[in-house]
Amino acid sequence: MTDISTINDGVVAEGQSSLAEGDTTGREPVIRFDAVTKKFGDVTVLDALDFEVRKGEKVTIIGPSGSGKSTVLRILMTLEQIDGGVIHVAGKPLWHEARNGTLVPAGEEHLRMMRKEMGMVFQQFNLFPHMTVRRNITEAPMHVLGLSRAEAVARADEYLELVGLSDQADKFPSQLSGGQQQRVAIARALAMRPGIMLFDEPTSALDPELVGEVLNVIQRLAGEHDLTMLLVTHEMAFARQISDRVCFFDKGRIVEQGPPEQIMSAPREARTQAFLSGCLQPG
Ligand SMILES: Nc1ncnc2c1ncn2[C@@H]1O[C@H](COP(=O)(O)OP(=O)(O)OP(=O)(O)O)[C@@H](O)[C@H]1O
Repeated sequence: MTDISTINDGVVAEGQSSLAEGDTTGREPVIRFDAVTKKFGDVTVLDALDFEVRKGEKVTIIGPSGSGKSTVLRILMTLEQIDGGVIHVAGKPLWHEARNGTLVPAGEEHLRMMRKEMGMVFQQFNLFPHMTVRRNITEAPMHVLGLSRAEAVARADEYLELVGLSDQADKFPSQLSGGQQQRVAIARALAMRPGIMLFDEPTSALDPELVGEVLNVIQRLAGEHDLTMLLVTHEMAFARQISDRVCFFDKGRIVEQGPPEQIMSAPREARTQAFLSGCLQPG
């Protein structure tokens, strides 16, 4: 098995080094939302959201459908713009650039640089259907990071081993099960060696018998001290197991957050209690 301590080597680790200046704890915020607002038409999806994730922290966002959970991740991946507030990732503004001492909207080059800080795993695996598994993983390291083919292949094989799919490298996505495809998607994101991994309901498109193999891989990653993880999931038992902190979202705000045992077993807020008791009901 590959040692996952290599995940934070390379490009992103360098990008984060400036952040670590003066910090001896290794727990500085690596994601910070300050009063972030996001609207779709007249609907306010994120409402002046303040939110922080510290380096190496494993944070799970739970909450009712439509509460804005996926929007947080999509904004981080620069797939959705924000309407107000500021976000910092690895010490740098995400949607803005500093120019002459003021923050102005970021240009495409800045956004491209910032995207390298993060890897995202989607509900639908989003693999390139016409490429083999290995090629799915080598594309971005070659074209975005400038690795040679040989380097990218070596890296792809390393992460395929990590997700237990070394024997599937030459297959096409359609020849794999959903669980295997999602594990390839995880390997593909890791191959960019991001410091932050975002998971958007990574098991909700899977048949129940395939959920475990994907959760096992994510759980193994959660053991990696330096990797920051932000997950949206409906898998409450899993969230409880792997998270340092659980955030309960409702209507675009954090209603309550804390260690998983406190949020899951002794929630203080009525809305959290109602949500969690609904999750435990059959069906
Ligand atoms: N591109 C979009 N255009 C318009 N409305 C959108 C768009 N994306 C999300 N929304 C709306 O924003 C709200 C929040 O969506 P989001 O996907 O973040 O919720 P969620 O908490 O992740 O929900 P779920 O658990 O159902 O995935 C929802 O009301 C959704 O319909």
